[in-house]
Amino acid sequence: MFEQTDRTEIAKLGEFGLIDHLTKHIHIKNESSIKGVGDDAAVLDFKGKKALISTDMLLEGIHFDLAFTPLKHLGYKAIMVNLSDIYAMNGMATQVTVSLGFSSKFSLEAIEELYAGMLLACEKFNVDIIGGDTTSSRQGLVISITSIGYADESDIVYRNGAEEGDLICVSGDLGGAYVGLQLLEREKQVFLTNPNIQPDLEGKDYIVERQLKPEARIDIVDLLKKLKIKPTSMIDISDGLASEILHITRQSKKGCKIYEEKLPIDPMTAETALSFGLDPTVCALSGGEDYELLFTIKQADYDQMKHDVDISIIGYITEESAGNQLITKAGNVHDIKAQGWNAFTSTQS
Ligand SMILES: Nc1ncnc2c1ncn2[C@@H]1O[C@H](COP(=O)(O)OP(=O)(O)O)[C@@H](O)[C@H]1O
Ligand SMILES: Cc1ncc(C[n+]2csc(CCOP(=O)(O)OP(=O)(O)O)c2C)c(N)n1
Ligand SMILES: [Mg+2]
Repeated sequence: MFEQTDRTEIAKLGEFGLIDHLTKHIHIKNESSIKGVGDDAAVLDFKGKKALISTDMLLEGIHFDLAFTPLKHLGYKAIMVNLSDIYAMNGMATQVTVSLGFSSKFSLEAIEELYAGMLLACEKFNVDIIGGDTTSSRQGLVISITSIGYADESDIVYRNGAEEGDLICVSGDLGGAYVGLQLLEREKQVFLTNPNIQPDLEGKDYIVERQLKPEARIDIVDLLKKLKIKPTSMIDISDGLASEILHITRQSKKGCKIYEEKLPIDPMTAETALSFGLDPTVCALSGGEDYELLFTIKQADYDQMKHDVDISIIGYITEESAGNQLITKAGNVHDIKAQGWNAFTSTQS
């Protein structure tokens, strides 16, 4: 759906020429980045803080479809999904390494677009690209990013700290990225059937952006700090709320009660889900890729938190033997199952 104009073969530059070309505009922003691109390893100094490291891969056909994903957006998203994991530890992200594998179908201009999205995300979130790897692949684009950050030991929030009675909170709204994907996939099918029909995404900007250009919630980490609230547990929502809350309760050896009516769902998400014959609640629970933060707080912190319109309190933590329950709008009780997105069982690839 997106056309490419100029085309320079990467073979013209070679591997080192390409690396030079892509990295020459990197200016180190963080004091902790002692040595970035250019040597056998980067050198970092967190001066007494704890280092946080996380890594995630994105593979063409599994995590993204280039038929409807502009490369600049893809670069931006690849950085976001990785920074999100550092924020989910209640830390600050400061560095990333970026490793790329691509076939000769990608021109220099295409890789530049991808990198431009990554640089934009790094600029906005004050993160340094400090290294990576560049190689060729037989087919398909492979992106592997490692994110690095820091936190004071006493600020780090794990998945396993939820206590009975804690309130379960989620930032932003859920299900939009999944419904956005359904929309893009439908338009792709329409385009494949008749290339003269232009994609009809009018009025759907919000959910399309939720899929193509997610924003990691650094602002929530800042807010928690400002309110002097340390969550008892936290995780980012990549696979879907249901799957993530089960990670928290399993690791904390607790149960939970979540209320369907409390789930934050944007009206456009709900309306578009229904037009696809999908239940908005199921999209919110199992859609994935929202990159919101799911966390638990002590009840004593409720008064501080309740005024923030961007955080919803969706339930509370129970004892383990009570299980993981969803209370529907009709008052029925269901067990929460991990029906989140799973790369090995997904039929979407
Ligand atoms: N191949 C692997 N080798 C070692 N550890 C892994 C591997 N794959 C995943 N992990 C680890 O398993 C844990 C869960 O991974 P994952 O579900 O991908 O988390 P997230 O959703 O935060 O990316 C993380 O600690 C991750 O580092
Ligand atoms: C072509 C395509 N297929 C499927 C999806 C949906 N999808 C891709 S990644 C993902 C969830 C997160 O992926 P994972 O590799 O499990 O990340 P992690 O949990 O390790 O952060 C989802 C729902 C998509 N965006 N595009
Ligand atoms: Mg992962």
